[in-house]
Amino acid sequence: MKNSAPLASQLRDHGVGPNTEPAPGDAQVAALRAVHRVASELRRGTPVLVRGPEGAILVAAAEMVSARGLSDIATAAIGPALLLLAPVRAAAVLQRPVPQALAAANAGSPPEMGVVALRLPPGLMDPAALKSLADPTAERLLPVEPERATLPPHALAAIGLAKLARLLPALVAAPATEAASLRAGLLTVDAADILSYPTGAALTLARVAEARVPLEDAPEARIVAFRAADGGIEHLAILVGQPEAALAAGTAPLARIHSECFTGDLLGSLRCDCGPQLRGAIARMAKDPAGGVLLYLAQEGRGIGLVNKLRAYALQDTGLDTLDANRALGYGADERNFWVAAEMLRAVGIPRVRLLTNNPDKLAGLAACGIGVEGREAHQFEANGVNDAYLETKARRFGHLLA
Ligand SMILES: Nc1nc2c(ncn2[C@@H]2O[C@H](COP(=O)(O)OP(=O)(O)OP(=O)(O)O)[C@@H](O)[C@H]2O)c(=O)[nH]1
Ligand SMILES: [Zn+2]
Repeated sequence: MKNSAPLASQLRDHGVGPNTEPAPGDAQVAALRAVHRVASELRRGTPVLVRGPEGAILVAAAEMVSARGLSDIATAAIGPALLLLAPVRAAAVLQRPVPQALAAANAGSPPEMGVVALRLPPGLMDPAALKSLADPTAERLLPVEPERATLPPHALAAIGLAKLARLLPALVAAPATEAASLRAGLLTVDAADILSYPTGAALTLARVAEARVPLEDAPEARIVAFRAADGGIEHLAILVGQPEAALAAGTAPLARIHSECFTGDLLGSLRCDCGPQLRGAIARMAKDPAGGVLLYLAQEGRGIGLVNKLRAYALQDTGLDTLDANRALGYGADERNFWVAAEMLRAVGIPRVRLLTNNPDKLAGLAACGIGVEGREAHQFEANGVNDAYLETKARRFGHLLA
């Protein structure tokens, strides 16, 4: 299906950096598409094989797998079935703390981004039991309790794949051979390609459509749509006024990185501040002589997806805050990456900006991707009586800067 080194090393070999991207090569595009394809398989409940130099594991999403998928795993397995979970979820399932030594995480990433393996006795090889193991909002249905087990190879990459698929990061897994997996008609993916996918996909973003769209708050506005070579959902840049001309004349325009929020942006949800931040940013750019660009990114729920955000809201209604609710689901506090935003800013010719944000990670993250962040403009709105605790958590636990 693909022919050579993992995407990450190919990108490195090409010297890919902020301003030196080559056109994506066939092997890179094939790697991205392979990851996108297997993510779709997981969403359908079908097992896929994750392979690498240390061996291969068949995995299926615990929240989606069917009896047929479980029987495919049992047939192709050459070792015991396991459940892969994020450490916070594993601790909740086991009802005791999980020592860090048993959780694997990438160097430098927070411990909740790791993975833990539990042995799955036959009584738990059942779709309903697996869903209840995966989902902290589901009813607990465990005929027997799972126990800790040694991590199989590529467990971290497999959990990364479940996250890319916007599923709960909980997988049934079993070591398997490529031959047995192929006989069962299952798709295969390289672990290294999963790990390099988020950055790799951003590096292939291309402009696919644009149009003038006068807005209530900004009569002079254009929307440019971007699509990556993986086949994933598009991201949008909303250009207000003439930011390119302002930059050419020496002033960095305003910019806002806005992650989509179906509930806040479209429905006017009071749980967050996204709606006022979205409309407020556009109105502010329309008044600024340098104009601005708002990036509307398909990174709903800080990158966990709408379905998981709704689960996180259900957990918040039981007393968790926005950060701990993400962790209880097995996700990190914030799963977004800044390459998408940086690539779009470069593509619209605005590599220097004044960023509208309260989030210090956005300032540092964008700068690390090669964008000249020449200033921060506070972007804070009054609490509305419902989102008070959410805003307080962002200030206290995410380190948000107050105006
Ligand atoms: N997971 C999760 N996502 C949420 C929650 N509330 C809002 N969001 C998402 O958070 C994203 C918006 O965050 P941003 O507006 O970028 O806010 P920020 O990172 O706090 O930074 P600034 O607004 O720039 O200061 C959207 O994708 C929302 O869907 C929540 O309780 N849980
Ligand atoms: Zn929101």
